[in-house]
Amino acid sequence: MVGMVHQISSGSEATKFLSRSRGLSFSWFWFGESLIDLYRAAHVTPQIARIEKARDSSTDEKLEARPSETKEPVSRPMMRILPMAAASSSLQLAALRPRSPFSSAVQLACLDIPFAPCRPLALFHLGSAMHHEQLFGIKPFRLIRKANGIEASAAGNTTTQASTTISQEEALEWVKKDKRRLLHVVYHVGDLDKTIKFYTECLGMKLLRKRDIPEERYTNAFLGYGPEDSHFVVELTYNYGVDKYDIGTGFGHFGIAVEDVTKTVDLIKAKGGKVTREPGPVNGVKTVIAFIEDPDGYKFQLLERGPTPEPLCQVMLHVGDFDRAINFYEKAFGMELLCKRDSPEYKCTIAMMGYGPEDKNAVLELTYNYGVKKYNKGNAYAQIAIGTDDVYKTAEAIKLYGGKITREPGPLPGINTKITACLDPDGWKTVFVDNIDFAKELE
Ligand SMILES: C[C@@H](O)C(=O)SC[C@H](NC(=O)CC[C@H](N)C(=O)O)C(=O)NCC(=O)O
Repeated sequence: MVGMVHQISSGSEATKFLSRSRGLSFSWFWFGESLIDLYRAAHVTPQIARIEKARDSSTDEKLEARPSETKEPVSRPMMRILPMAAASSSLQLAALRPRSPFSSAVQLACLDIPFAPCRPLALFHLGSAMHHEQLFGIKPFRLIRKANGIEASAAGNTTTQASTTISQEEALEWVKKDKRRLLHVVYHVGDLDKTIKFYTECLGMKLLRKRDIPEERYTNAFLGYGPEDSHFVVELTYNYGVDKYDIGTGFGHFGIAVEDVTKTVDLIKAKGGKVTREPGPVNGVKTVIAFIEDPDGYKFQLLERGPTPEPLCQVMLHVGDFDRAINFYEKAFGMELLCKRDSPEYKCTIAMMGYGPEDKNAVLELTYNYGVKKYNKGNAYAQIAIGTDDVYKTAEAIKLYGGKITREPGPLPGINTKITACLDPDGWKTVFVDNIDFAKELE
């Protein structure tokens, strides 16, 4: 069976065969599923229960940093009870899930051929104590560089072998079509209540939600100017007992659009806030700005603008190679270069990158200071989270364009939200979060 899947999934013959089989395959699929139901009643559910039990008792099962978490991972056993219906849908998903995010041939091998539904059963027979998604052969692909593209092969899964080649162009095409949005920016604070007070009273943000994870000794607070399902927000992380962080020199500032910078600055002063640059126009452009600092020393640039749906409008990070950074965010992340400005008076070049116009969407501002190639990142600022429709394809595209995956795509233990994390060429971290899973988290 495994051999057949491999044969079918590698080559153009496979595509021809699979297209011929398409008409019949759907009914075979459902027929196969009823076989699965019978099989599951006898074997699969107990097997899943055994696997879950083994995982629960495993001491080295660590919770990886969530999109929202950057602190050291702490053990959190996975607890998931699969009722019959859930087990059934897992099996359907296993059959429907593409083997390689970009490979239609491999996808069809799982989706359309008559014997596809039986494949998970064959894997169960092997009796390996793997996560059920791995059992179904959806372990992410590891990439091997080739001259004209990337050969992707099943990594670490001894039960399946499949390979395909994807090109940078194919990846780019998908990335550009993916449904992406900046979700939140994550950073550490030393006193959550103090920061919440400052953001709500001085910056006009709302406290959207708070969650305490005592077993991992941290609390998160989400604040912003609108609900998380449609707005870019800040996610503050307070680690129990840590009241100081090093902001470093790499992080620049957060941008907040306000209708009257002077009024906002006056309010901040009245509340005892720190103003580091008085309101006034920026050299070369007419925009009135000011700089303030929050209780931890994070800089906020206040930008005078008309009413906007997204007042939390920028995250500025310094980069050491301007063109390399722009190219990465365009290709690997599918961002648009919204504007590029050289400011000899400030000895810097700035690029605004994002998923839509600056007046309606939060953007990433990349700043290159002439001659400065390296920055200290400190340990305060953490990452931006971006929504995607497919973390697996996202990770492949990032690898193709030179990003470093720091967390392979897949569901997080315990909550099942699928994420992948990566570093850009300057070492800035981004986490991509599955759009549907994220929406479920917010329910
Ligand atoms: C509106 C947009 O163009 C700006 O915000 S420019 C503001 C300007 N930025 C820089 O100088 C960036 C380089 C700087 N060396 C850094 O690393 O942050 C700025 O901050 N101007 C200061 C001022 O007082 O206007």
